[in-house]
Amino acid sequence: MTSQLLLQDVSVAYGDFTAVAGISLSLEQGQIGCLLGPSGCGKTTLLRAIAGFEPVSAGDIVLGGQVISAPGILLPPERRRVGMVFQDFALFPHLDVRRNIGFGLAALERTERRARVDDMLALVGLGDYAGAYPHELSGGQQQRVALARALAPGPDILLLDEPFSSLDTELREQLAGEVRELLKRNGVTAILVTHDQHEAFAMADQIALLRGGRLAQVDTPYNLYHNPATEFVAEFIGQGSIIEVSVNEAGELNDGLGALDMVHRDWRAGERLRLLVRPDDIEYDELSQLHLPVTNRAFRGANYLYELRLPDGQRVPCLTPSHVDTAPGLSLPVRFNLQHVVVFKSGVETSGVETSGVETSGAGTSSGEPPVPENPTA
Ligand SMILES: Nc1ncnc2c1ncn2[C@@H]1O[C@H](COP(=O)(O)OP(=O)(O)OP(=O)(O)O)[C@@H](O)[C@H]1O
Repeated sequence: MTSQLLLQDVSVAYGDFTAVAGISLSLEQGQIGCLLGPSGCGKTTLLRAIAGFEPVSAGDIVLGGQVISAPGILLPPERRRVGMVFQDFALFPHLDVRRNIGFGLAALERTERRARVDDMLALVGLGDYAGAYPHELSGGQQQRVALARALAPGPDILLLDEPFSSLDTELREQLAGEVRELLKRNGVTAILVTHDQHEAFAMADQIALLRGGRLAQVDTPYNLYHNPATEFVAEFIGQGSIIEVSVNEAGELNDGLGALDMVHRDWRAGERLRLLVRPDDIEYDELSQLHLPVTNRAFRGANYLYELRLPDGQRVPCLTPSHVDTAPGLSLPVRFNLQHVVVFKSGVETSGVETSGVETSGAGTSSGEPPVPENPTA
């Protein structure tokens, strides 16, 4: 299968400053990709390069089989078959929904244009709002108008720049799921830019996680979460702690924390390892001999997210059903479930990812939620 969008070793520079470098990505027709990463990692720069607003300083971008960007080649944005949805939707306030959606269809004959807009209104479920003005619509409805407007000319790819960030947090994930369904139903190829991993998970087939202008990992949401290539990826995606442990010949960890799977053994006895511990890797087990003091906890409705202290002082998260009700200061009997735990060698990043040194704040640390909020009584 040929790629609908192909980025080959793409770099983009602002003057002497290389903002992104060595980016290779490919999306099949109908696939949804995501550029994810901390602030300043280069997501917008890449999206703008795909849209044709920034030239590439190296590599090339191929859309629908045509080279649209390469050093010395820059097909202008209006000649790229690219649809864009912006953070603030950028609707025309003085035009009603019908005319907003029909804006990019001037080349079509009147009845054809009307039919196309009707199709788009039906697609996004806004048939009853054709005569409404943007200010009369909810945020979610405005977002659907922006989507319909971007899709109306039948672009080869849809670019979504933080499309949910001006909406309520609760709405975001729901809308991301709905937009995904709509794009999938219509076989639309799309790229989403976000710094919110929940949005990325809810929408994308494939996520490119960027760090300091470089690719940290390109993978499915499942693999990014379960098989992070580096500690940076592990910390950026999902919740969890990385703890230092030592392991003996039988795979047993210090302090009775459990045993590693011997099948995938690639450690030496006595070696210090760094383990990625996700909240669901530590299970409540009232028969367990291992009791760990609770340092913090957060009530999540159906469950509690605990923070527990290991004998050597390191902290780990633990998810339990919410009827397991143990106050900070008391101890929780738990069992480490280490079958699928991710092991990093101490002090070594496990993949050859380079960092360009152009990273700004937030990079290299987790931008996800902390394991649990500070608890003043702890
Ligand atoms: N027009 C510009 N001129 C010079 N440097 C720029 C320009 N635009 C962006 N940069 C720099 O390029 C790097 C990447 O910026 P970019 O906006 O692509 O990051 P981002 O991942 O989209 O960040 P955010 O999530 O904060 O929007 C940053 O270091 C930024 O300061």
